[in-house]
Order: sequence, then structure tokens, then C-alpha cells
Amino acid sequence: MQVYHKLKDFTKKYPRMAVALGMFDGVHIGHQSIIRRAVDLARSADGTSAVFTFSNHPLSVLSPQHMPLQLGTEALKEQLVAGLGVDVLVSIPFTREFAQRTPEEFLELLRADFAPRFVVTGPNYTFGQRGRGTHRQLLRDGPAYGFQTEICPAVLRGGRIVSSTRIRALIAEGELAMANDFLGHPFRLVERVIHGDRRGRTLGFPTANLPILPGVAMLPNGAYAVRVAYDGQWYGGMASIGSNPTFAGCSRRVEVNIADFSADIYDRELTVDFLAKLRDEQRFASAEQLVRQLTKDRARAAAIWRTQLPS
Ligand SMILES: Cc1cc2nc3c(=O)[nH]c(=O)nc-3n(C[C@H](O)[C@H](O)[C@H](O)COP(=O)(O)O)c2cc1C
Ligand SMILES: Nc1ncnc2c1ncn2[C@@H]1O[C@H](COP(=O)(O)OP(=O)(O)O)[C@@H](O)[C@H]1O
Repeated sequence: MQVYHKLKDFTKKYPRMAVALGMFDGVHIGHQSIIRRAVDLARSADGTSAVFTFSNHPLSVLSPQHMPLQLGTEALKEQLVAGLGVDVLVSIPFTREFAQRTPEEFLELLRADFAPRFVVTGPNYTFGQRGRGTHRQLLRDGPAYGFQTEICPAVLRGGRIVSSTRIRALIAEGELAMANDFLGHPFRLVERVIHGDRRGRTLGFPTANLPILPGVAMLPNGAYAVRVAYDGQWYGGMASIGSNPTFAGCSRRVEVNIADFSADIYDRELTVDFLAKLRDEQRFASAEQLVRQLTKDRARAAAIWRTQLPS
């Protein structure tokens, strides 16, 4: 997949585009149906599939106080979109200047830079100044700009609409099984390993520490069964979300003990998929008691990740 962070004239390089439009935070099963439809339409037209999105949420510019925690970073969105077989990802910053475009100017930009044959989006998508452009305008005016529009219906699970807003709430409440069902993949963190207190190795449980960036959604504190991708390889593991209350404490972070693994991976990127919660975070009376609990956690985590490692 080719990734662009700036607009330019893509029309010569990528003919007959099918473009999926949206923020796609979390790339959940509703987003996946939109993006897959663009991929299918591009294939059937022997053309190019593209996702056109923003690298920052529009509310971060228009109304920062209403900005929701994001289900993932740019790096995560890129990973998940690539996994859907998309040819081109265009992810540009949303700026005040961009927000000034009228819906008609946005459509003109789409024609000039993408010249799409097909535009695919969801029923809640809006575009142009004050979000005045709706799916109805796309359906009505698309042909004048050279494209057909497909609006994918909202995806339901258990009678409820799957949305990024709903998944954010599930993550905050620790409803991991339902969140993963709505996401269509395990809740995922992609981050670089930072330094900790170098205590993990002395306990017999080294833990690669990952920061929880401000603005990014995270599960409640506790111990979790996880799977971890490092350098193209999947491993089982267990993770702690919290601040090590048994010791002096630290800033809230994610710590991952990777099974059957030994290497220095400071500053390297890890992908951590949260599979199931094992227990709440506890303050133990001693390091020995924590170690005893971690040994039990490891056995329970292994029973979970063993069936969930991609080959
Ligand atoms: C699966 C797992 C669960 C953990 N649970 C707790 C806990 O309940 N309470 C706690 O104080 N620390 C817990 N820890 C964190 C350890 O205290 C921490 O990994 C250890 O102190 C090493 O810290 P360091 O990486 O900064 O060296 C847990 C770690 C793991 C891997
Ligand atoms: N099985 C493993 N799981 C996690 N990290 C490991 C493992 N084996 C080696 N490491 C390395 O050890 C570091 C964690 O050791 P630890 O003593 O907890 O240090 P820190 O407190 O700096 O995280 C990781 O960042 C990684 O570089």
C-alpha cells in the first residue's frame, strides 16, 4: 500500500479510483465494510482502491474540548487499512483552512486529485464547511463530478449500531469482548518500547514498557492476555495496564511480558492485541506475592493466546 500525507494529482498514476471516505477511527467492522466495498469496486473496474482520511480528528481543530479519545494512532490505522487490501492511503492533516471549503469545493478537489469512478462511505459521513455536505449530496451530485456513490448501511451487532463512539465507551468500561466483536479484531496498541525501572528482569518477568499517549483510548487498569507482534513475528504474552502500585508507582503505562522471548527491544515498535482480561490491578504486600500471582497469570494467559496466534 502506498501512503501519502499530502494531496496531489493522483489521477495519472492511479486510474479508475474507488475512494472510501471517512475518519475510520479504530477501523471497526462498519468501516471495514466500506473499505472492502471500495476494494471490490476497484478490482471489478481494474482500477485503484483508495482511502482518503485525515490524520487528526476534525474536532481537534474545530472544537478541541469535544475531542474524543482515539481508538488508535495513525500507525494503527495504516496497519489495519493495509490489511484490507487497499492500494493507496491518503491521510492528510485536517486544518482550519481545509475546513473552510464548501461541499462543492470539496467535491471539486476530489475530482481534481482523485477523479474517482466510485465513492464509498457510510450514512453518517459529512463533508465541507460545517459538515454541510451529506451522503444525499454525494448520491445526487456525484455523476456531475464523474463518480457513482455507494452508501454502505450501518453495521449492527446484537441490534446495536457499531460506531467508534460506542467502542470508545466499551473500552473505557473494560468491556473488551464486546469491543473486540465490534472492532472485528482485538483492541490494539502500536507503540515503541520505552525504559522502565529495570525491575521486571529481577522478578523473572521482564516487561517491555509502552507509553499511553494523551488522547488515545485505553482499557482500565489490570492484567490482560495478549498477543504481540514484533519484527513480523507473533508471540503470546501477558500485559499489565497500570502504575505498579506494589512499588513506588510510576506513570500509567502498558507493560508486556512476551512468552518464550528474549531480546533487547528498547525503542522498537510492538503491536499488542488485547485478547481477554485476567484480573484487576492489585497492590501486593511484597514482590514475592506479585511474582506468585504473575506465575498464575502466565498460565491463564497462555490458555487464551495459544488458540489465537496468527500463523
Ligand atoms: C501480567 C502483569 C500483571 C501485573 N500486575 C500488577 C499488579 O497487579 N500490581 C502491581 O503493582 N504490578 C503489576 N505488574 C507490574 C509489575 O509491577 C512490573 O512489571 C514490575 O514492577 C517491573 O517494572 P519495570 O518494567 O518498570 O521494571 C504486572 C505485570 C504484568 C506483566
Ligand atoms: N520476554 C521478554 N518480554 C519483554 N521484554 C523482554 C523480554 N526479554 C527481554 N526483554 C527486554 O527487557 C526489557 C524489559 O526488562 P525490564 O527489567 O522490565 O526493564 P524495564 O523496566 O526497562 O522495562 C524489555 O524492554 C526488552 O528490551
